[in-house]
Amino acid sequence: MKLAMIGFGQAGGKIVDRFLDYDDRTNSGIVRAAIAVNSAKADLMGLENIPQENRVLIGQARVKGHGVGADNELGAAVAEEDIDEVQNAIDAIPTHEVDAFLVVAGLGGGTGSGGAPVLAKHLKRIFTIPVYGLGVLPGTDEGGIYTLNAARSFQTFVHEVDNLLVFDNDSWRQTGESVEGGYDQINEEIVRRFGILFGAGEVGDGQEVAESVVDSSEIINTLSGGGVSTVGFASEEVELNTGGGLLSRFTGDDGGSDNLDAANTTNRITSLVRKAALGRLTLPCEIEGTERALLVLSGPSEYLNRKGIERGRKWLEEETGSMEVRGGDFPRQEPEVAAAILLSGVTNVPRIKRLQQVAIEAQENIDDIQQESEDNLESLVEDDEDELEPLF
Ligand SMILES: Nc1nc2c(ncn2[C@@H]2O[C@H](COP(=O)(O)OP(=O)(O)OP(=O)(O)O)[C@@H](O)[C@H]2O)c(=O)[nH]1
Repeated sequence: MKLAMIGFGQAGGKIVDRFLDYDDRTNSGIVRAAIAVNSAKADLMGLENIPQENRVLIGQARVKGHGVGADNELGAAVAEEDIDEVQNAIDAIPTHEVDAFLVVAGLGGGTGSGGAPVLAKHLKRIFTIPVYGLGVLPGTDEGGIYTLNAARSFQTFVHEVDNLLVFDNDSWRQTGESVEGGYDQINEEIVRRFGILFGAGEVGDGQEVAESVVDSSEIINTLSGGGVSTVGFASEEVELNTGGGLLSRFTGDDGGSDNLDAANTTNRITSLVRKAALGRLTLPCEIEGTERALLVLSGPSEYLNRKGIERGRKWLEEETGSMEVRGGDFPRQEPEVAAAILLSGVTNVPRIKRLQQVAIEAQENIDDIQQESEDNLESLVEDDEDELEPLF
């Protein structure tokens, strides 16, 4: 699947920059165009792979290239005001060669959390191809303003995009990795998981064609219907068949089920699928109740077989209760077999419920504060009237 990626804010820009690097390393061919948008000049300068002409500085008139300082209303305002600057960069990319847009942003800061939903809305108005979001939730230890920004931005972003893929920094911190120190690792995890999914249907020069291809329409169908998505992943190292012929015996041309090696291959795939679905998801949730899913098995073709994928797909249907589980293989000459699972339209997500609660409480607080200040104002006026009375 070919994507036009737009990174909004610091986290968004860094992740898209990393996707370009991944694309280059793995010859995946998924990033057809990459743009970074930010209100902080230094963040744009720190990028390594996104071409200079695709780095768009917004809000100069207001914040002079210094960022919006986690003020997401200001982030949204500067995005609205300078949307033409972003559009100019988009005009220069061959959008007719692109299957979808992916707008990437950290939802805890100001620029990305405020600007990404504004851009998504703009893109949907102009283009007919899908517009997806990749939203990064902040660590819960980052402080109230980040949580509040994320709560607000999430609500708007999910509404503006065709599907919101979510990565929760917090779920990685909880296992002992610090968020601040670990962005490099976290970003690598993000591009690997989403890279395998989006790369599944792209066949580069000299690459093998899959036995059961996952083309871009299957990814689009899995994401259609909107809502929130999460991605599971598991991998296992294997030896590459470089000597020729040895591993081809593993599955055999007949692919017969009584062949022990074929059975091993099938078992390896089904256990990887379970690990991927029940292990750490990009956004932790209950997988039961997922509306649609897509399973991609990648690795050297001699380690992939249709039977294993079919079993994994069936198991996912049972676990999720979804009747729309798609699956396919993605042959790659890498020394690992990996299962990537896209769970789309997940509903039972404790982290999102907590975020929504925060947004509601903040709203109530705002109402209380407003009510309090109105009461104060009235009593002041009354006091004033009391004081004024004797004068008249
Ligand atoms: N996964 C990941 N998250 C990041 C990274 N950098 C920042 N974040 C997260 O993104 C949030 C902050 O968003 P940024 O992108 O830094 O902020 P911004 O959109 O540039 O907005 P301002 O700095 O307020 O102008 C934080 O809550 C972090 O959790 C990164 O490289 N990777």
